[in-house]
Amino acid sequence: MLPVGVIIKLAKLGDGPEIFHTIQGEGVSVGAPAVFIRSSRCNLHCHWCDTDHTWNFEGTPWKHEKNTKYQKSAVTWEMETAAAAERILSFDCSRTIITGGEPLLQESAFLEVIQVIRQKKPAHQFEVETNGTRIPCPEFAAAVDQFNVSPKLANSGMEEILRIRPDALRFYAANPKAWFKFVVASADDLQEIKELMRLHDLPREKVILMPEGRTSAELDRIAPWLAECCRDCGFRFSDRLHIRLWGDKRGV
Ligand SMILES: Nc1nc2[nH]cc(C(=O)O)c2c(=O)[nH]1
Ligand code: SF4
Ligand SMILES: [Mg+2]
Repeated sequence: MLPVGVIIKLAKLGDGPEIFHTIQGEGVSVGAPAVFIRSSRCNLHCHWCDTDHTWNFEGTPWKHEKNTKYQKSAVTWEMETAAAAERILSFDCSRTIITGGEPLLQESAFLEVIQVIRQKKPAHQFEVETNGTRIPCPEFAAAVDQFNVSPKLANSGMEEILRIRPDALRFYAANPKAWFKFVVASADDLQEIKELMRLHDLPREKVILMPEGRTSAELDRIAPWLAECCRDCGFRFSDRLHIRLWGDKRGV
């Protein structure tokens, strides 16, 4: 028996939930057709976050480079997990990417979404985009096919004690489903990444570096030297393909 009926808080897009069909634009599955489901709320508040509508609400003290505060009810869509699963199933697509915000803040609700979909499509693939600060429960870890773990660096503006959780990084470092995707804004970030790898045993072959940027021009400033650095250091490089194709738009 599946416990369905729990409410999940998603980001709102237009007059519905932020659930959309596109291609994975980042990381190791880049180019794969996928349905994204965007969780509302985050435990971090990165100053360059491109999904600040999931957390930068009126009345909160968080600083963001856009300086926009959102009315919580205007950017949140609450629905039953079964309805979210049905919406995902309405697309003819075999991969779902659970993102946010930080989806692990609602892991039991997302586990229900996964279970409802798997009942109908047992081979459906699920990726989770996470900031790597929380250890998933065993059931959630077992249900997910791939974790795209994106630990935040000093360039996020977040205090280290909030963004780096050694226990969680140790869990992902030992989990074959995890890839580590770092957002790089400048050459200074590389030393920090290498230090994190050393301290938390992150496997080099699972590390992906991605340029920071919300326009093609911003990506172009970083991508060429970052790709060379990946070649020289044995990291993977990821562009942000959705930004190249569609720009900094919601729902793509
Ligand atoms: N196409 C596309 N690919 C993505 N990969 C990670 C995304 C995210 O926002 O987590 C994202 C996104 O928002 N769109
Ligand atoms: S962890 Fe991700 S979603 Fe949360 S504030 Fe940072 S960039 Fe945004
Ligand atoms: Mg995004």
